[in-house]
Amino acid sequence: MYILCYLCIQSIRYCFLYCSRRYINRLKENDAACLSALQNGHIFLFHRLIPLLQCSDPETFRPIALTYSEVQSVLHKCGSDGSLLKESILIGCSEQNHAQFCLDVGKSMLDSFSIAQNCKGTFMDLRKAFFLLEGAEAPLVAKAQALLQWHQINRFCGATGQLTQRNQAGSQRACSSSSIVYYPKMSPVVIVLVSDGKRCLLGRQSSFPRGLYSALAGFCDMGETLEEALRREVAEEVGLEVQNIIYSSSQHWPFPHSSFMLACHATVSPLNVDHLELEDARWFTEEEITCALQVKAPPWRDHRPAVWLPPKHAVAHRLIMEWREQQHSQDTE
Ligand SMILES: NC(=O)c1ccc[n+]([C@@H]2O[C@H](COP(=O)([O-])OP(=O)(O)OC[C@H]3O[C@@H](n4cnc5c(N)ncnc54)[C@H](O)[C@@H]3O)[C@@H](O)[C@H]2O)c1
Ligand SMILES: [Mg+2]
Repeated sequence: MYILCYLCIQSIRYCFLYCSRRYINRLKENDAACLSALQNGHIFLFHRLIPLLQCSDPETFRPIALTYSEVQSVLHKCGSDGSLLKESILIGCSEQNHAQFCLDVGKSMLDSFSIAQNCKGTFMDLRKAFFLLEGAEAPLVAKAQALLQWHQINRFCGATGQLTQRNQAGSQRACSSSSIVYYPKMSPVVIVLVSDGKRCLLGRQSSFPRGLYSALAGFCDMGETLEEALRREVAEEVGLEVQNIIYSSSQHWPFPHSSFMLACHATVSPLNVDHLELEDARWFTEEEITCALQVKAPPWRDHRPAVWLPPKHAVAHRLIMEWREQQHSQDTE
């Protein structure tokens, strides 16, 4: 019975996710549908990128979901005609199937204090609010702020210098002269918790609030893989070589501009062979490698030497060759 209930809940959840994703996608592609969804949707207000929150108890804050008519009435009370509402940006869909939008009222020169008072809320810096928001709501507010910020700093086409036009959902901006379509961007960042088996390594930047320590992080360079960026960052930041990179999870991080955080664990332990994964691992000299490279692969079963290496087209072979070349050039220097 318990399992049946669990399966029912899971399939309802799956149905909801599936439908809401399709719905959001439709709103991104259809301006008229998006405008009508806005009139029936929920809107989260910001003032110059600062979210409007409501204190539910002294420790917990929640973003305030206002209806279209509620925002219209607040804007009227504060002396605006309400045309600003069309600038709302689509951010998601609630479990009750209401499209969710965000709107920055800072542009209208409206007084943030009177807006907050009319909404019975308070505008609170997102860096502070991040620690006080509920789990599921923090990513939504972060996404909203990041999208608002992206629109603010991508008003012009990089190729023509012309103003770009957004679609109704705010999921893209296009330049009519160059036909370039711009989409909201995140910069990939690796973040790694390095461990020696017993301890983990944390660091802090001088810009961090006093006492704050975090895992090592760094922006990926153009063309780098996650692993390359991770090794480079750790080597750069603490002079260690990491092993055993294990992917953990990913996250959108809005500060200071949108980053796509790829989180991993890694170790810096000495050679420690996992005999479930590997039968053996050991050090090889250059002579042993040269000898092994002379074996024609694949050697016949009956004539297998003690050591042989992957074939030419395997990247492992390439790595071995490169290493050997390096040894040679060091010898001749
Ligand atoms: N979510 C988390 O738990 C968490 C924890 C730590 C850091 N972070 C974030 O990770 C990000 C990267 O960390 P870091 O500051 O140590 O990186 P970093 O070590 O790469 O150093 C930052 C420097 O990298 C350069 N840089 C290269 N590409 C850049 C780009 N696309 N955008 C901005 N700067 C770029 C700049 O010179 C900048 O000063 C930061 O935005 C930080 O907020 C998130
Ligand atoms: Mg760093």
